[in-house]
Parts: sequence; C-alpha cells; structure tokens
Amino acid sequence: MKKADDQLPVNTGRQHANTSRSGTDNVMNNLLESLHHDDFEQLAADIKQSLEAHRHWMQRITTALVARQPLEENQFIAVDAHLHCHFGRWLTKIFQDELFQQGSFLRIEQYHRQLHDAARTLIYQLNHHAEVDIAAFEKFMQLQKEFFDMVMMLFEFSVLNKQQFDPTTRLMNRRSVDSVLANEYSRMQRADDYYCCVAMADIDQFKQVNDLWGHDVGDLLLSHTAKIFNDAIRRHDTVSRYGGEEFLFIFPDMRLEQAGLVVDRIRKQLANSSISHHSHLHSVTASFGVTQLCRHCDIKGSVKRADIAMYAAKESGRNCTVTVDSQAVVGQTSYEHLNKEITELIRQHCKRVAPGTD
Ligand SMILES: Nc1nc2c(ncn2[C@@H]2O[C@H](COP(=O)(O)OP(=O)(O)OP(=O)(O)O)[C@@H](O)[C@H]2O)c(=O)[nH]1
Repeated sequence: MKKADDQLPVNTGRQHANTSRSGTDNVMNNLLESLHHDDFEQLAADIKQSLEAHRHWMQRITTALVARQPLEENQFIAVDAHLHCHFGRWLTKIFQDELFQQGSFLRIEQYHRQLHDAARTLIYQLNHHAEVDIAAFEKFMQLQKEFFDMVMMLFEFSVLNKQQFDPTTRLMNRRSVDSVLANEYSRMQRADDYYCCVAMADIDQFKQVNDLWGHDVGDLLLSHTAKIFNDAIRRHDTVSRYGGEEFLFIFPDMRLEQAGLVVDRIRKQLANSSISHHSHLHSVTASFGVTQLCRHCDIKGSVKRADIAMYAAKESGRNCTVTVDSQAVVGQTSYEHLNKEITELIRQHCKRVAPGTD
C-alpha cells in the first residue's frame, strides 16, 4: 500500500527486525521494529487521553469566542502553552525517545504548535475586545481539522497493530496473516513463474511441557520459539502464530526444495537452543510441514496440505521436516474436497527431509 510521506500506513508484515516494508514510511517501520504489543496498547491509550483533553481545550476556546468571554488562563495565552497542555506533555515525553523524533510525529508536533499559536492570536483579539479576525478563525479551524485527522491516523495505526499481533509471541496473529497469504496468492495468480511456499510448525509434546513445568514456562518457550523463528527468516518472509502452539511461515519467491532446506535449518536451530528459567534449562522441538501455495486450489487447501505434512512429521517421530509437492496432487487439493482419500494421497507424496534427531 503506497502512502504519502506524512501518512501513517497500515502494517503490512512482520514485527521485530524483519517487518515487510513495502509502502510503510521509515518512522512506522521503526515503530514496528521497536515497539511491541503492550507499547502499541499504551500508545493508543495515551493518544486517546491526550486527544480528549485537546477536544475540551478546543471547546473552551470556541465557546469563549462565540460568547465573547475573555480567556485569561495560562493554558490559552502562554507562549509555550503547547508544551504544557496534556497533548504537549505527552509529545515531550515520547520525544525523549529518538524513535519518535521523525516524520509523522514531527508533523503532528508542528500542527500542534501552530494550533496553539493560532488560538493565541484569536484569544488576544478576544481579550482585548478587538474584532475576531475571520481569516484567523478559519485558519484555526483548518489547523484543528488537520491536527485531529493526523492524530486519529496515528491512533488507528496503534489500535490496528494491537489487533494484528499476538501478545505472547509478538508475532502476527492468524487473522492478519490471512491477508498476507491472500496477497501472495493473488501475486502468484498474476505471474506464472512466481512461487511461494508455506510451512506449518507445531511444537512437540507441548502438553507435557505445560504439565511438567507449568503454563508460565510454556509461555516462555512459546515466545522463545517465536524469536528463533522470527530471527531465522528473511526480511520479506513472514512467521505468524497460527494457533495455540502452531506457527505458519510464508516464504515468498521461494521454491519447495529451498523452502524445505530453510525450514529444516530453522528446525535445527530451535532444537539446539534453550532458555534458562529458575536455574533449569528448558528446550523444545517442533515438527514441520512444507508445501507450495498452489495455483489450482484455494489458500485453505495449501495451508491444509502443509498441515497434513506437519502431521506426517509428527507421525514419523517428531522434530523433523516433511515436504509435500502440490504438483503431485494437482487438481485434487481444493479445501472443500479434502476428504480422507485426498488426505491419504497427500500423505503418500510427503517427503521427510530430515532425521528426527541430529
Ligand atoms: N503455555 C501455553 N500452552 C498453550 C498455549 N496454547 C496452547 N497451549 C497448550 O499446547 C498443548 C497442545 O497439546 P496437544 O495438542 O496435545 O499436543 P502436544 O502435547 O504438543 O503433542 P504433539 O503435538 O502430538 O507433539 C495443550 O496443552 C495446550 O494447553 C499457550 O498460549 N500457552
């Protein structure tokens, strides 16, 4: 999605270091990389509160102008009033972090200062019983509109990010990854030589982990797994939390053979890693199923095929990678028709590319 420089874009990809960046401005990319779920929640709450305070301020000014009642309070006439209002204090706070000292945030700061300047001009006229200049009033109203529009975009961006990411792993959630899949699918339909692979990963024996060590350790291992996955993929790949202990990878512009190798490298990285918690080392493995997005079936069909391959990996001992070529079962992989026989057919074409242990 192409956006003008001063617009706040919709997130299009991965959080953390590998966000898919097409169309997002630098400020927003930096935010996506640096903030996590809770920060976006806080950002949205702060913006809402600050905007509310500013609405109240606007209301006081408009009422005073209509009723021709002087406003002598500092918050209306001080030269640095823009620094001391609720919104100004919030901006000062976030500007301490250089992450925010750029692009869209600077524009908002500029509008905010201009809004206070324009208000001061009007209030000066009001307090000195002069005629209120209509051009100055119109400018004030225009600035107000632009300021509110811009801040609302920031608010929506924050809320959107809160909705798009899973709080435990900080990865995209299932709902938002579906739109990434839809984009890839339509890209593939447009170009004959374009390939995209998907992989399903499921943590092995995760119930035992929870039962033995508790849910907190389970959650830690989930976020550890997410970090390993997220750090291991390319900038324009995506990994999402697809279900409880299930992750879905999307590898744009990649053929099956390569995807199988990439995924198996990730599998090994996870298997060889551990986290320390209360002086215990904990680790998990996962089983992986890899396939291509298929031109001849719907998206669900391809994801289902990856899922079946992943279950084949479970059955062949866990901690391994199974690939299945969509070409082998072309024409029969529509999601609606994935009955038992088709599932069996897909399983017959599954290829285990790695031993269970290293
Ligand atoms: N800690 C934690 N556990 C979760 C979360 N989501 C799902 N789980 C647990 O994941 C476990 C999945 O268990 P099963 O579906 O039986 O699978 P498994 O034990 O991983 O066994 P295999 O998949 O066959 O290797 C369940 O115990 C769920 O409670 C979560 O957000 N946090």
